[in-house]
Amino acid sequence: MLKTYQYEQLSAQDIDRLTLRNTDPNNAIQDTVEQIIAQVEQNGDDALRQLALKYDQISLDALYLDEAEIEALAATISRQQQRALEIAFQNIHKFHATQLKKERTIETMPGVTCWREVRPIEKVGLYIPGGSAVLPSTLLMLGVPARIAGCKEIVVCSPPQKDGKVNGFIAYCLKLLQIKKIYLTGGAQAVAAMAYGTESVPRVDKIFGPGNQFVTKAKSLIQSRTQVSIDMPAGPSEVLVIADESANADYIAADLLAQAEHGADSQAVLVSTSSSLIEAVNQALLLQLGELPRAAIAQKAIENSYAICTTDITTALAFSNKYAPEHLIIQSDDWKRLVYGVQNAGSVFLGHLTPESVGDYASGTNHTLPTSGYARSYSGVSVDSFVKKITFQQLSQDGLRQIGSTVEILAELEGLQAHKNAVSIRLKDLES
Ligand SMILES: NC(=O)c1ccc[n+]([C@@H]2O[C@H](COP(=O)([O-])OP(=O)(O)OC[C@H]3O[C@@H](n4cnc5c(N)ncnc54)[C@H](O)[C@@H]3O)[C@@H](O)[C@H]2O)c1
Ligand SMILES: N[C@H](CO)Cc1c[nH]c[nH+]1
Ligand SMILES: [Zn+2]
Repeated sequence: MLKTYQYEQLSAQDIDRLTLRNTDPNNAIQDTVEQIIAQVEQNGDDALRQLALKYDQISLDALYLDEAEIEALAATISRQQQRALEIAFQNIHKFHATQLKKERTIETMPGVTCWREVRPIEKVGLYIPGGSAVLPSTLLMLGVPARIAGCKEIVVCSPPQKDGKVNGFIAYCLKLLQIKKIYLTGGAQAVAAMAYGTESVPRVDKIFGPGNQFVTKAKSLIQSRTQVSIDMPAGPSEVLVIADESANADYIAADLLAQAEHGADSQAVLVSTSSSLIEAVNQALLLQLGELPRAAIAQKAIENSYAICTTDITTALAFSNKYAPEHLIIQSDDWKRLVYGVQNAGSVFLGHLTPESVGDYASGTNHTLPTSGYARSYSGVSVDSFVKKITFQQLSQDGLRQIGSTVEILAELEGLQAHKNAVSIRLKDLES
């Protein structure tokens, strides 16, 4: 099932090739997304309606659901389902609430006082995937930190269902988050709508959320040509499992399939010190795949995946750091020793009893995470993603005297006389 490589036989180029994913070599995705963005920029709501017909096979009149419609849909789910969403909401809230820490004010020199203050981003746009699977959990992952940050306007977009609505789970999450509207648009067009604004959809300052390759490409294009920023590239899901002889093959197969079932372009990689474990995982994959409703999707993703056999676990971790997975699972009795060596990963799952899906739903950590190697430089979504941190400084007379000559010298060595004057003019007044 999983194509298997021996690590020692891989060249540096092989490793580079194995760590590349979701490239768009012929610009096919980019070309489609460019057209969609242009259509929305020019034709607003009309374009959103046409694109809903084309890509979601739905003819829409109103492009949003209001509070009363959300309320009615939320009432259609069972109490048990409501309770599960509430527990997820609470755990995500508890974890994210710790992230807004007050920093110290510091005097860098006597009388030179510096500090930072946190301000929420005013208008944020949340994209909730709804193509191959509708993900209410993503609404909690984005909405909870947006609420904790204090964002004033939260715009939510998600692809419409065939009945022109959203499901009751999305509606219940909207209620938990006290969001009173949802816009019925998906894909690249939703990103363009939130970036440029349409008659119905408000323009926002920053766009958040995961999505397929069309959504991810739209976010990166929008960021490069408007003043609207994005959280990060959060594309097709991926997992890398590091496992040694102590690992359980059935658990590994289950974890690999949990990400594989997201989409055919997902990737599930196993790096193990044991070739017999890799064989056992392959057998378990076959058995478990047969039981899955989304077997066809998961099977394609597994075909797009691989296993690597290494001589030791340190080499396995070095490969993982190069790959920079969205999710890293370490199935080893020795996991504590390895934590320090994790350099690049979106979120990490430690030991034999920590399935990745707990982080997808309810442990409390955020599941909106960088993919395609971007975990080398980006963090997952957190409260920080929804705020700006503005620096402040204030000088007393003593402060100006202390720092003045340093700034004058530095301004002079850069040849910027006006910079120097701004200090000198004040120093002169102090002396007179
Ligand atoms: N990285 C993360 O944090 C994270 C989190 C959750 C989900 N995900 C990923 O998000 C993705 C969700 O993808 P999805 O497709 O299910 O939902 P989606 O909502 O991202 O995309 C669906 C939309 O894509 C558009 N679309 C579909 N085919 C198109 C085409 N040929 N041309 C142009 N537009 C087209 C349609 O408008 C449709 O509404 C999955 O790959 C999943 O793995 C990632
Ligand atoms: N695994 C996804 C992030 O890549 C998140 C998710 C939502 N629902 C289930 N899974
Ligand atoms: Zn998942």
